[in-house]
Amino acid sequence: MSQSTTLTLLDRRRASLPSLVLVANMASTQEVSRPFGLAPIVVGTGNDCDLIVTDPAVSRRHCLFRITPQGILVRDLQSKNGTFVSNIRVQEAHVAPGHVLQIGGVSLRIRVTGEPSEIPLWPEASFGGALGGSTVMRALFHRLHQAAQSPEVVLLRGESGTGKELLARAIHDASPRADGPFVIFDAAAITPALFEAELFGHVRGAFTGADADRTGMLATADGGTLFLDEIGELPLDQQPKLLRVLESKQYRPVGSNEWRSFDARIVAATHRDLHAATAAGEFRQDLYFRLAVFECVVPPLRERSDDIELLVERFLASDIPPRTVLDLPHGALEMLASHHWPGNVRELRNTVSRLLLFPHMRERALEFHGVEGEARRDFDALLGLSWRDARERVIDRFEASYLREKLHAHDGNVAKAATDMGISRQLVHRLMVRHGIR
Ligand SMILES: Nc1ncnc2c1ncn2[C@@H]1O[C@H](COP(=O)(O)OP(=O)(O)OP(=O)(O)O)[C@@H](O)[C@H]1O
Repeated sequence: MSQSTTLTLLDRRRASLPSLVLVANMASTQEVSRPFGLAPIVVGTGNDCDLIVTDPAVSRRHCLFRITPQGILVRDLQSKNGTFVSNIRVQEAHVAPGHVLQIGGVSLRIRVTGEPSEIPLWPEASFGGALGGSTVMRALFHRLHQAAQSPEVVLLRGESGTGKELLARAIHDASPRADGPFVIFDAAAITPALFEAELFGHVRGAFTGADADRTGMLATADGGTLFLDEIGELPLDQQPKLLRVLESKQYRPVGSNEWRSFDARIVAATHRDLHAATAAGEFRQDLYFRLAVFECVVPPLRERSDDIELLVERFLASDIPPRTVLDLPHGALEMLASHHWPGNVRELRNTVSRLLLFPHMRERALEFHGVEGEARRDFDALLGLSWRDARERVIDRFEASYLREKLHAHDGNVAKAATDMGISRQLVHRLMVRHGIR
């Protein structure tokens, strides 16, 4: 059996991935394991971990394993009691089958289970508007391109700012429906009362204020793609309605007796692990199975740091006038490469624009600061952008600054800040992740 433990590029279209499994032995002698793929394996006691262990000395998210071109990498995730390789505490190390790792009372081993498998890769470092030269992104692009050719639902899962909307558009553009409309329905932004009216439309007189027929988003997306963003936020009581429509391919506008067919391809996205949410009773399992025909995970930026330089170059080149890395302050690229990027590519893009505007504030470019003076000074730069990009940039900054002030005013108490802001705690948490506020 091959003992290879590296991710090897075979050619532009293929990589070879070793067949390995991570095995954890707990004090109770119970054994749990998880096969390696391209995505990292997070080990810890938290429900959101890929390999869940039970031990009082193990942190919620304790350490992470990943197959890289250099071998198997283990990284401690700032755990309380540390990660040990052959009794030496490590922050980051390469490990091999035969090594014994210790986290709390749990020992971890890597086992070779078979011959390496071949992974098909997208031959380019971009798919539609999304950039990514890393193996994990090119494997994702290949899958999405395949999915684009089929009429089935695609579910994109990834942290805020990882590019889910961009990828949904890329799927649409690569699909036979590219000439049709691409319509966005944001399940987190819609109130339960309006869910059906927005999605299915309504007829005149359906409810107070409905003084004319209104086309719903399903009909608007006819012949094209309907992107259901933040589908994990759809309230439980609305979920059966969506399921029924996806299964029957028919809907009824509010106030109408007439069933209508639709012809829109569905792409959905969420930052939540819906599989875990079904186990917790927060998401219907039948709807999850209907959505997860092609479930694709969009990796966070910190797991594909080899993409950072490519992204930075692109953001600089699309500035007005176009720039290059030479326009960045000295040492900026190294600083960007080593940052954790909780807000992912969105945070990287905003950081690059801050670095260009305030090159002397290199260290502070990774922090958010007061909106007023900055917005005024930024205005000329905004005028050089398209309406869409300028608006998104201003909204991003407003959200981050407003949220920071409110959290500060309530000593970091999320529940109190949420009440003050008039939004849900879940939305505050989502905004905090989006803007890298902890
Ligand atoms: N791979 C990428 N290549 C180029 N730009 C990217 C990429 N990923 C994200 N971006 C940029 O980052 C920003 C956020 O992307 P997008 O809105 O698609 O993320 P998202 O995952 O849908 O975020 P959210 O969950 O917060 O809505 C956009 O400006 C987008 O153009």
